[in-house]
Amino acid sequence: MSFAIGQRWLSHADSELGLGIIVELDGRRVSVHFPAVEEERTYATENAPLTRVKLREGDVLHTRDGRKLQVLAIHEEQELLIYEVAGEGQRELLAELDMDDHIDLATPRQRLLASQYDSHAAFALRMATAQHIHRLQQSGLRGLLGTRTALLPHQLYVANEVGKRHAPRVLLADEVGLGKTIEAGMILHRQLLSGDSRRVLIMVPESLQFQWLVEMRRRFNLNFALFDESRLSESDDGGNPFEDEQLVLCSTSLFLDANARALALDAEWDMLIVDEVHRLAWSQVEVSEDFRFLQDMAEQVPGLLLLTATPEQVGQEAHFARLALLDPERFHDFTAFEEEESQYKRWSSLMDALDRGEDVQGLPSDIDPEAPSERQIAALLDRYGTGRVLFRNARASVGGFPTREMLPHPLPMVENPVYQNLYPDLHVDTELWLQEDPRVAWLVSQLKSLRPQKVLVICATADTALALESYLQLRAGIRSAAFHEQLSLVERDRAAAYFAEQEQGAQALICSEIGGEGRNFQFAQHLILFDLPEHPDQLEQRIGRLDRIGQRDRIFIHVPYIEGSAQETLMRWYHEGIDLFRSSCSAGDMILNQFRSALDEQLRQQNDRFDELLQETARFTTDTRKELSEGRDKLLERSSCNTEQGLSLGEAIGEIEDPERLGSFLEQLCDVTGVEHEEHSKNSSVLRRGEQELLEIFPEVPEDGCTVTVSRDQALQREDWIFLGWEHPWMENAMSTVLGSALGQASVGAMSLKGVPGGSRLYELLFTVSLSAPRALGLQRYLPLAPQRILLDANGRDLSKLLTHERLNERVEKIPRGTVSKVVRQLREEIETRIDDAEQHFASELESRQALAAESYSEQLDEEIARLSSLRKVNPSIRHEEIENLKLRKEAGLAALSTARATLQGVRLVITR
Ligand SMILES: Nc1ncnc2c1ncn2[C@@H]1O[C@H](COP(=O)(O)OP(=O)(O)OP(=O)(O)O)[C@@H](O)[C@H]1O
Repeated sequence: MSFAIGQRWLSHADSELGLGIIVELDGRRVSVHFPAVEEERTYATENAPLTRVKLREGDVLHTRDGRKLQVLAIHEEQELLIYEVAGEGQRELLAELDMDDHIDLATPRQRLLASQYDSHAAFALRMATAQHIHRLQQSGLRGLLGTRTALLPHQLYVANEVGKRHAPRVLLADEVGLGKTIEAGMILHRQLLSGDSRRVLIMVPESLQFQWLVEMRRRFNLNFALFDESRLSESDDGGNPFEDEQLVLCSTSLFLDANARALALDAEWDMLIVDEVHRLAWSQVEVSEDFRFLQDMAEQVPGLLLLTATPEQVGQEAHFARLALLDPERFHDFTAFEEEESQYKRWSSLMDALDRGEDVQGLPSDIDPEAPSERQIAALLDRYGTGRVLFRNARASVGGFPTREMLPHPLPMVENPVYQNLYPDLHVDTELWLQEDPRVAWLVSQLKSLRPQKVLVICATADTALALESYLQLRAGIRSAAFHEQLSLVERDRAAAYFAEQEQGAQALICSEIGGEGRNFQFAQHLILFDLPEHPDQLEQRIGRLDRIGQRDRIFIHVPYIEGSAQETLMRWYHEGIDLFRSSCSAGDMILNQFRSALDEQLRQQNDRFDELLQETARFTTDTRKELSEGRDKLLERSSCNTEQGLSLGEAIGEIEDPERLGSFLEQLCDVTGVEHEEHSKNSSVLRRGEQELLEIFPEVPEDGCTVTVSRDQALQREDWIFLGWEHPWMENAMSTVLGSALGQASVGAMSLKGVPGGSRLYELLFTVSLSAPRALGLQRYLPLAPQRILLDANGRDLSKLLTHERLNERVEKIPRGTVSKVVRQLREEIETRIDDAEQHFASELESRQALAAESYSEQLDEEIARLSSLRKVNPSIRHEEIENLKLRKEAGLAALSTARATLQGVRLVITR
């Protein structure tokens, strides 16, 4: 050891002392001052437990004044080191004396050379963590793991297709109750975990705010901040309150206020999600304020998910307007769009032929005839079919829904002609109406006879719901609750919760139309349609409250009506004309448009043309359904779900989640870091904070512990347990804490190895890849950060295949601390050389991986560029700059890919006995 005054050394016997400075030398003794603890120690120069601290190029130097600077070059002057570092905008020279006294040895190399090593278990944990992170990343299922949801193929397909897109823009239009909220949650989860999105705004009707908040939290561990007017008026620093939170949920009605709109537009978002988007009114004559706001947001926010079960509820043009928000390049001309629809059947049969591997005629000229058939089909769907932005799964193709039974309840006519109306209660004094309308008395007796079964009652207006509920409650002694727009949000949620309560809850929930959208009431089997809505899609929405995922039993739809009234007319038109009570229909708007005036005439006064209307409607419905099922719906089915793929995604998720593997990793994590754990039952355990934790991996574990499960099935049954899946924030945090810490970065041990002389050295090294690129480029998916392990002997021979990491783990033993520092000191040069070798080896391997990544990245962008160029031929609004932008993006991505670096994560030195 050669000492000089002013050099920085570290005591490997006592690293708590921090970084020392040699202050005195007298030949046989060396004195070191440790400023961090204000102590001075004197050692014999021969065997001082000291390690010289020498940073290397690329290391980070911590200065006394708290800066972290990268070392660019190292110079030596009179045995003292001078570091050339990257200062602010310029190079700076720093003497080693300027280094921070509280040393944090940041690299495995530094730690090994300073004999700052950890147990083999810690090294193995580090290795396992890096490998799991990579396994999860590489699975292509990021974001779909660890959510508290059943693995339903149609949802997985959509979530996977959309979630992997960069800044996805889609309309999720599955029929009612198929789980659009869950699909949106999965897509969002995936985007958040991949880093593609960070700032997200969800806009939902006021009545659905709480439901969304809860679903996001309990199924995806996403904590959204609920914003209302009062939250908007308080900002920490007078800035934009939307900027205070990353995940914001609010009611669409918040944006009736111009200031709220301005603030939302002013904030930066990565993704916007809008539920029940058909409610934002659009018409050719008048675009509502809130739709205009949506247009402004859509132009600004890269990711956009619009949700509606009834996309055509307010007409084809409004549907088109929403598609245009998502993909203005593709949907720019409504007339052309209508014309396209007439060609759907043709394209559908062309795709079928491609599927069958036939040689097809009539492929459009912009579709590459040489491309593989699945690429041709995707391009056809996108450019000529329903587009790549629309996803609509149908109940019929998803399957598994219970049957619906329609029970009409005719009631005698009342003398007063008002009762001929669809909604007589709007025309009579409430008190009188409650007494006169036979449906009220019928409702009371029906509820009594259905007791104790839960019954959802839906009527058109809040006033009707209010009157009925108080009547049932006060005069008929029926436990009920009301749910309508005149109640506050809290009151509404309280009512829904009261209804959901099994034992003590309300038997009936009386809702206005707002209870007919989005809400989950599948625990009930009886639906009473106290009156009927005027649009078939609204009826579909109402029935969808019960007939949705999670409904296990047959559902009964009761329809009371006054004989001879408009109520009967409408009921028969829905029932006999469209068969809507028993099966869902995606052509509701089209059918209504076709017969609107004839139906209105019959609703005013039924006449002898009614039977004809019923027959015509039935015929039209059958024809339209057939037409759609061969054209549009078939295309939609093709683009919205591939059940086979959905099923195999589910299987792949099951395999990767593997509760057994997760359970043993959790045990390893807890054992090494010192978190207490105790088995609760198969796949579940109780976690408690340890008294002496080496690392704080689970800071959120409460004082008195918590029960966690590693199984998705168990998590679905036990909502009170934490589903500690691979992607749970605790698990993600634990894994990144392990890799971000020094734990397990260096380890030293001994083992006997047959045929290998004692005193031989083995170096086991682990590398990961780091890439610093703007996240908007979405490059991570092209260059997964695969960890690489290599095992070298003292001469640099690669023994990785001969001796696996697992075998080494089993056989390696501890060496006494004193011996380690002696050995490390002697081997200093060899250690450095082997690490250098391995670094070079991985740098060149990384190069080939970068080349592969660049290839697939280019391919993807070239396809985008080709798509846009082809669309530009038919859509003049696509600007040349948009194509140029994509080209620039491609260049930027390729440049960023080339900056990837291999990082040494851990090194283990093993000496043979
Ligand atoms: N994968 C799943 N696992 C468990 N529960 C699910 C799953 N998908 C949906 N559900 C449940 O099914 C119900 C319907 O889901 P969701 O509310 O997302 O449907 P939706 O398509 O948005 O319905 P609507 O058209 O009525 O708005 C909800 O109670 C939801 O929690």
